[in-house]
Amino acid sequence: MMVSKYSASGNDFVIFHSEEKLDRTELAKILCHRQEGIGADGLVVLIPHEKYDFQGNQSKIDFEWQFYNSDGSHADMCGNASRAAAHYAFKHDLASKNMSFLTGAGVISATIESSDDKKGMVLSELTPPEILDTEIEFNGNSWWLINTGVPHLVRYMDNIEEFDIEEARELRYKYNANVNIVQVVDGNLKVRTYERGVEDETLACGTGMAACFYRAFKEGKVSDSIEVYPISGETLYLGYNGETITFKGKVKNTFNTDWTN
Ligand SMILES: N[C@@H](CCC[C@H](N)C(=O)O)C(=O)O
Repeated sequence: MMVSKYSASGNDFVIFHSEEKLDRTELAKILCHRQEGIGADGLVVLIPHEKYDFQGNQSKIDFEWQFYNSDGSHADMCGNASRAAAHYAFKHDLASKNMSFLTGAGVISATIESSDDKKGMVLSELTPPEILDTEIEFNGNSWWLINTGVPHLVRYMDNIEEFDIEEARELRYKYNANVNIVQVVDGNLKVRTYERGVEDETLACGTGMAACFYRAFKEGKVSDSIEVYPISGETLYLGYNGETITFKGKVKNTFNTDWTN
């Protein structure tokens, strides 16, 4: 089976496509294992939408995806993987440069601005964000819970170097959510995320950056079009049009390999 390895702003994924919709929980754990597998934060499998084929005949939906975290858990959405999956789909002739596909959170649209393998540029339009709670107090700090496809806790910090991973882990289980801290810097944002399903901090999390942006925008700390810096050191470009968040950044197809179980 041919599989592709991708990095989308530091969040990394194994991606392949298949005609079959199967439970790939165990495969996700094997492929994503850092020592015994390929190693990744998540697995994405592109499959034909149940009613339509990969060419998108008669449909606005080009395909459907299955997304698994590295521990094999399913997640409804992954912002960075949506950009990597779009690059993969375009490269494998599964969709054109403007595409839409079905995720657990709903239909996502993506646009390939550059399909270069090492410095591709892809924009995704996420499902509309939803604020679930603005009154969570924990250890004297104010957290918001926001769904940007998956749930994210967000709080501000003056210095994101001081991210307390143990506290993040506690909150992750208490609220069954990903946990983000955000620092406002000259109208832009620095973000760090503890990811559910990876059970550690990752180098970048798209829906996490979107949740941080949404809170900061709602509280008047940033404009509707900003840059966001995850700890991978990359730059993401986020925008809010009053309904949905768009999210653009680099995508790298790091390598492709034949994998046998
Ligand atoms: N890294 C992703 C989010 C992946 C899902 C998350 N770990 C969850 O289980 O909620 C992103 O880029 O959005």
